[in-house]
Amino acid sequence: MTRESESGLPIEPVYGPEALGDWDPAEKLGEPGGYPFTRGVYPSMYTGRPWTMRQYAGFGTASESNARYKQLIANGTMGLSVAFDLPTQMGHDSDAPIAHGEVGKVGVAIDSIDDMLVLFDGIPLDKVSTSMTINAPAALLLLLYQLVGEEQGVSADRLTGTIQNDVLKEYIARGTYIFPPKPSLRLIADIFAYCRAEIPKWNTISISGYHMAEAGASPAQEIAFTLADGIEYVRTAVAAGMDVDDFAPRLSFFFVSRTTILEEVAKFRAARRIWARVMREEFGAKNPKSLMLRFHTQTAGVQLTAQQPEVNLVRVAVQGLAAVLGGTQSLHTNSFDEAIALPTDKSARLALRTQQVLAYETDVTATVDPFAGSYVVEKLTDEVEAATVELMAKVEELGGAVSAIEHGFQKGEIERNAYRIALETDAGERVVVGVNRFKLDEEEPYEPLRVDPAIEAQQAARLGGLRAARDQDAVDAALAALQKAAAGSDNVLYPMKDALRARATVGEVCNALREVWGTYVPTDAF
Ligand SMILES: C[C@H](C(=O)O)C(=O)SCCNC(=O)CCNC(=O)[C@H](O)C(C)(C)COP(=O)(O)OP(=O)(O)OC[C@H]1O[C@@H](n2cnc3c(N)ncnc32)[C@H](O)[C@@H]1OP(=O)(O)O
Repeated sequence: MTRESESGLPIEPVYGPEALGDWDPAEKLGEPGGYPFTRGVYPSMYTGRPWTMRQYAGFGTASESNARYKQLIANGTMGLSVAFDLPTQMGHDSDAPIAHGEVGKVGVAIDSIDDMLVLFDGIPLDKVSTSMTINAPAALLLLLYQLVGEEQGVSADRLTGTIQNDVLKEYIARGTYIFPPKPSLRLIADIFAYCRAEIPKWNTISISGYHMAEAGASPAQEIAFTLADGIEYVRTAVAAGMDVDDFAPRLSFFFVSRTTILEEVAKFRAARRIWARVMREEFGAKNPKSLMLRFHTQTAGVQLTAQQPEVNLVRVAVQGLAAVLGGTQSLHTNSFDEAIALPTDKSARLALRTQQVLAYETDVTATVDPFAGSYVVEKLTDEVEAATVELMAKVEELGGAVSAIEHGFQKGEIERNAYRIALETDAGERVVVGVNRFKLDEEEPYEPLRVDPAIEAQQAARLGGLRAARDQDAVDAALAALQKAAAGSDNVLYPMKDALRARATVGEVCNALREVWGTYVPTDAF
């Protein structure tokens, strides 16, 4: 009767005290808010402050997205989370030939400071924290945000938010990389140093396992490869001359939450424990904040179904519950129609309401780490930890995260697991309600939200106007200064900010860097 968990660990029908053997709560748990942070990063957790309800959103033009953000804020969202379209994520302007057909589709199109000003129009940046899912061009969007703050009279030291800025997982699972690993890591170290000096409350990176999970990673793979990426970033910054306690408190993480509640709770607890140990033992971090794994969670998009889409409301509630029981700092609950298209206003509101029910109608927020001491969850926490540590050791044997990526290791492991899941689903061994069991003879029609294709022409016209009106000599000089810094060792963010202020576009800044750093071509083993 033993079942296998998503990481391939046994789940027994019954657990008792013997399952934990000589398990020592002082060593394994500590106090909430104390080493090894198994029970959460803050002493009072949600009894002191609920997690941040942060719904990922953005589509079409800056003004459409601005309207959606205002709606989310009116509905009670506590932080913003910006989705950019693919051309922005790849550092191309909306009028670049390669952008054709993608403008405004999976997120908002941002070409320049002009768009960014519209995106945050009427949203006071000193009152809201903003996450931006942007990776290779993360520095640009951060600087544009800072420039908007300057326009609003909000000084940089009051800005709060996060850039995803995690390029290593782009090579592994997500795909929006531009530059090769070496200059990418250097750019990330420049961002750490810049934020330390200029925007001290900014979370400089969101080291992400979510996309690996979407690509098929098991929970143990998800946290092992994510923490290994984290280690690579810490090593890079230390090698660039930074003290670990100068940047580690502003590292943050991003994980998935699946419907398998018990293992997910164990996963979050194990991840906190491993990170605290690595930071203390390998990097000698002294500041307790450097040891704290703070993370955002998104409910598992990959588990949503296009069939009987309303069933996704139930899945999302279960997944959100797992994230909360696991001690997340920030949460996005997916909308039920996301397997079909972008969420409508109504489905986006329902997704947020799901979090509000969890926070204000259940009792799971009344006490910290409610699963502590549960035989099964403590046992699974130990086992997920052991499986993760073993996988991290394999990454180390290959020379660390970058070298393992170049060997195709993480991608290969994830793809093998994805294949296993697909086979199990096809064979009906893995039940997916509405897909391989409990199907309807005929699905009810559903009218999804569609992005207007005219947006591309509108953005191109805006860009034409911008290029005609700006001081081109100032732009050229600023881009030349940026290229000089990129070719040398000065922090590139200072000249980059000058270029963006002079209204250089996202595509122009990225092209200037492409000329110096080149672009990454994957060595695909599969
Ligand atoms: C799939 C899709 C895709 O495109 O592929 C994506 O990638 S979407 C990806 C979307 N990604 C995201 O949205 C990432 C979101 N990430 C974040 O917001 C951050 O990185 C985060 C995980 C650290 C969460 O930051 P946050 O500001 O929301 O929450 P924090 O935990 O930092 O809390 C805010 C402040 O309240 C304080 N605080 C919180 N709780 C407590 C408590 N119980 N007691 C005392 N203080 C507390 C914190 O110390 C902090 O203050 P102080 O700062 O002063 O200490």
